[in-house]
Order: sequence, then C-alpha cells, then structure tokens
Amino acid sequence: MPTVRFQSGEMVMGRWPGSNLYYEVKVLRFSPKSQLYTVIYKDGTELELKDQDIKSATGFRTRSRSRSRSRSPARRRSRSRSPARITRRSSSRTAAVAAAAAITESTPNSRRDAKLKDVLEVRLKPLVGGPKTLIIFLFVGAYFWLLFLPAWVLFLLLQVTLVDPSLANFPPPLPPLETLFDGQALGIVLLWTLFQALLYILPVGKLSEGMPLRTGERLKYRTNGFFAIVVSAVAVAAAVYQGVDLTYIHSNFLQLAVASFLGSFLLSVYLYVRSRYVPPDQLALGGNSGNVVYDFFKGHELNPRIKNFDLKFFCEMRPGLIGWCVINFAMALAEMQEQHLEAPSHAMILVNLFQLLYVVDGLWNEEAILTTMDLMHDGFGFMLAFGDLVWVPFTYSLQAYYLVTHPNPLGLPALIAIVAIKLLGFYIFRMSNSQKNAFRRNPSDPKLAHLKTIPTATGKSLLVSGWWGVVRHPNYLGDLIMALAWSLPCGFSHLLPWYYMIYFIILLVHRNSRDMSECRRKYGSAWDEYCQTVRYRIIPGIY
Ligand SMILES: NC(=O)C1=CN([C@@H]2O[C@H](COP(=O)(O)OP(=O)(O)OC[C@H]3O[C@@H](n4cnc5c(N)ncnc54)[C@H](OP(=O)(O)O)[C@@H]3O)[C@@H](O)[C@H]2O)C=CC1
Ligand SMILES: CC(C)=CCC[C@@H](C)[C@H]1CC=C2C3=C(CC[C@@]21C)[C@@]1(C)CC[C@H](O)C(C)(C)[C@@H]1CC3
Repeated sequence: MPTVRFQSGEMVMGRWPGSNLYYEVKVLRFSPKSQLYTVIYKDGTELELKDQDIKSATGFRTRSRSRSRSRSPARRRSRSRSPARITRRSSSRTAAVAAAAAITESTPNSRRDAKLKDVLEVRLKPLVGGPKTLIIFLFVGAYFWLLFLPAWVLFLLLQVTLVDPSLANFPPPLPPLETLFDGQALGIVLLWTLFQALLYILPVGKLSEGMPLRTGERLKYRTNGFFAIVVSAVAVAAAVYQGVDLTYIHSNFLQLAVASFLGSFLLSVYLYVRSRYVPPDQLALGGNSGNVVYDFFKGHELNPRIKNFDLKFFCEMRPGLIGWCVINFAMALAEMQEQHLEAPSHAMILVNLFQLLYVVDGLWNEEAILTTMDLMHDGFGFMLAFGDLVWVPFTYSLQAYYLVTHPNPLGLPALIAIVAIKLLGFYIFRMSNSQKNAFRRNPSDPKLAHLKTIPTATGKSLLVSGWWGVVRHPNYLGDLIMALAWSLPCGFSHLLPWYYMIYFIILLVHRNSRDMSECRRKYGSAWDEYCQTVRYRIIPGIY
C-alpha cells in the first residue's frame, strides 16, 4: 500500500505539467483510486498531480551553481534588460538545457532559500477577486455562451435573408419552428461528414507527429487534408455535372445549419461522457472543473480518439472547413440564378477565391495546425465542436450569401487594391505561421540559424527576431488583413458582411490575451523578457 506523503492543506512545490517549473501549491486531497493529488495553484487553478511531480518545500533545492547565481533576483532583472541575454540560436539550445536543468530538486542547500524565492518569482499572477469569483464568472459564462452562440448563428442566418439586413430590422421574422428541422438536410450533413471521415482514414498522405504530450508521447495524425479537398472538389463538380442542384444549399441554409447544430451537440455529449472515463494525463488543463455545463462547453479530454481517428483534428480541419468552400461555391451558383448572370460577379469571385485560398493553404500546411493552441492545449467540447461544424461553415460563408441578393459592382482599381491587400495579408500569415512551425518542429533547423531566441526554463526557446520579433502574433496580423480583403468586395451598404471582421478582431484579441497568460505561466520571466523586447501584440506601433 503506497504511503500518502502529503496531507490536505500542506504547502508543497508542484511541477507545472509539461515543464520543469515548480510552483508553490496547496494540497487539497489525495485520491487513493487514481493515486493523484489534487492541488491548487495561487491563481486558483486546480490540477491533479502525480506523486513524483510534487516536492516538499523544504527539500526543494537547486543543482546548478551558475544558474543559481545568474538567476538571483537583482541579477535577473539586469540580465533581462541586457541584449546579451538574447542568444543566437547556436548557443540557445545549450542555454535552454541549462535552464531546464536548473530548476530541479536536489543537492546541498546553502542557496536553498534564494533558489526557492527565485523559482517562485515565476509565480502565477494572482487573480483579482480570488478564485471563487473567477469560478462563478466562468460557470455563468459557460451557460451564457452555450445559449448565446446558437442563438447568434440563428440571428445572423435570418438577417442575411432580409432585403435590408440592418439592425433597424431587429428582430428578424422567425420562421415556424417545425420548418427548421428537415430530415433531408440532416441526411446530407451526415453523408458529407461520413464522406470526409472516409477520406481522412484512407492511407493516403503523410503521417505527421504532434507535439509531445505531458506523458512525453507524440500522437500521429494523417495529414491528407489537401488530398481530401481535391477529391471533394472533384466529387462536387461531378455531382453538379450530373444535374445535382447545389443551390439547394442556399434555399435550405437554415435547415442545414440546424442539422449541423444537432450533430455538434450530440458529438459534444459523447465527448463529455467519454471524458469522464479517461486517465487524468489525457485531460486538458482546464475544462475539469467538476461543473457539468462548464466542462461540457469547454471540453475535458485533450485528444479524444477512436482508435487512430482523432476527433478534434478531424472536426477542425475537414467537414466544416471544406464544407465552407462548397457553400461558397453554391452561393456563386445561386447568385447567377437569382441575378440571371452568365458568370458570378467579380465580388463573388473574389470572395470565393480568397476564402478557397485560405482553406486550401490551411490544408496544404495541415501539419502546422499541430502546433496551434487548439490542438496543443484545448480540450474538445461543445465550444470547438460547434465552432468547427456550425460556426465556421455557416457564418464564415455569410459574405458569399450576402452577395447572392446584394450585388456590389467593383471597378478595376478597387479589384486590384483588394487583391493586393489579400496577398499582403496572406504573405504575413503564411510566413509567420511557417516560421514558428518550423522552429517548434526542429529548433536546430539550419534555415532558422540566423534567428535570435530566448531560452526558457522548460527547455523550449522563444523566437525574438524574424516575424516573431515584429509583433507577438504576426500570424494574427496577416489573418486580420486577409479578413479585411474578404469584406471589402461586399461594399459598405450593410454591417453584415463586415461581421466576420468585427468578430475576428474580438476573437484574436481574446486569443492573444489567453495565449499571453498561458505563455506567462509556462515560461515565467523568459516570457516577460520576450514581451519587453517585442512590445506590440498584433499591430506594430499600435496594439
Ligand atoms: N480563421 C479563424 O477563425 C481562426 C484562425 N486562426 C489562425 O490560426 C493560426 C494559429 O493560431 P493560434 O493557435 O491562436 O496561435 P499561434 O499559432 O500563434 O500559437 C501560439 C503559440 O505559439 C507559441 N509561441 C508564441 N510566441 C512564440 C515565439 N516568440 N516563438 C516561438 N513560439 C511562440 C506558443 O506555444 P508553445 O511555446 O507552447 O509552442 C504559443 O502558445 C493563426 O494564424 C490564427 O490567425 C486562429 C483562430 C481562428
Ligand atoms: C465562437 C466560437 C464558437 C469559437 C470557436 C473558434 C473556432 C471557430 C476557431 C478556433 C481556431 C480555429 C482555427 C481555424 C478555423 C476556426 C477555428 C476552429 C482554422 C482551421 C482556419 C484555417 C486556417 O488556415 C487555420 C488552419 C490556421 C485555422 C486554425 C485555427
């Protein structure tokens, strides 16, 4: 029978999962069944830790003489401002390894107190109002978003059918409830999802490795998204050639959205139920609050899989994303029908091509998604399932839907300017995402040898020059510029086609601050140093 080394209420040092950083935590309880301690961090985060990830505060010492010297608070402060602290890549790995080794338990202990203080310096930022306020806020938030998000999609889809989709026409007339559900639409959504699932499991294309998990394991993903969109395009073209009327999508948009919503809801229920039975090391950090609604919404399991079929990866990259392009194409056909055109309008062609490029690029570089926040850190629950299967296909296609009945002729100068904006955004977006992805996959890549980095205590480094030295999220900047180019073809008569741009600013500002606090937790003072060097978050000189 293993002994329980730590008692409830005891203050100990808990390792932050996936890193070598130890924080002061309070033991809440021990579960004899799972052999895990539930501990609470200073910011109110509760985690379950294994026995080997907990050290008694008194036995917490350092091994590294030099590191301990250089990280004394005064020294650290001066170092962090010094440019010498930022290393060229050739030396950064050694520094990172040293840093990683430094913050461990062990050896003689004359420097113990200093070290403890030093490590605690990378402490979690205390939350204003304390954990209880935060928890209530989060729970209420989950209830709110759970109801608000579907209602908002319904609102947008009703607005876009209006001749004058302005806020003055609020609320839009609601069709009879029984017309919202349609068996045929449900069948089409199911067939489409199964078709995408079939393409996903075909043994075609590369097997890519994900980032190391907390257990050190690396999952394999079939990254054949480009193949999937090419086959889908051929299948759709063949269907149209055979006389299938794709404008059905335009005339039954609401029914298709409702069917997708039902699918995403059932999937989320399944995800929640199965998350209750998986071992703790497969759970996401967060989403395990014990509150059913919050956990259902946020997602509990990090990488839910049925054998090798990764549900999160599949949903994020396939049915919704490729479906979005099919919807756009259907809108182009609907526009020709409605406005008696022989070819789609210039505005419609731009919107279709721009968004197609975005999706094809995402699928071509599918491996890069494995280093994004959603794949690495977030649990899979209603928020992402709904986002992937309903939000993306049915709200990202609103510009194309809008153009079906709201023509906006474009002159040549406008066309050229819009294309230039799109290309600029795309260039920034692609280059920055590829640079980070290449660096995370192989920090010793010779192509990146010219870049400066900051070592962190986790062993990973942060890029501090190149794209990631311009702003802290150059990929968001490129994405926002592209979003501008998607709205411009629709003109300025209504706010609705600008909805994506507005939503995207909010989403990315929020993601940016979420990511900042996550990185602050992971990297501590190295992150502060990065932020001091790279001062702006998304827009150079402005934000
Ligand atoms: N169209 C849409 O609806 C959406 C599009 N996107 C796009 O998806 C892409 C991915 O976005 P997202 O997942 O939010 O975030 P990022 O791809 O920017 O990933 C953030 C992570 O990158 C790592 N990182 C941060 N700074 C550095 C640095 N200086 N050097 C090295 N690594 C660093 C950190 O992870 P770690 O250190 O752990 O590796 C951090 O957590 C973006 O291009 C975004 O625009 C995102 C959301 C919605
Ligand atoms: C309001 C709500 C329900 C939010 C959920 C957010 C999701 C819609 C987005 C979170 C991250 C996303 C990404 C893409 C689509 C939107 C979601 C799922 C993405 C797949 C689009 C294509 C890009 O090339 C991308 C692969 C970089 C991108 C990754 C993030």
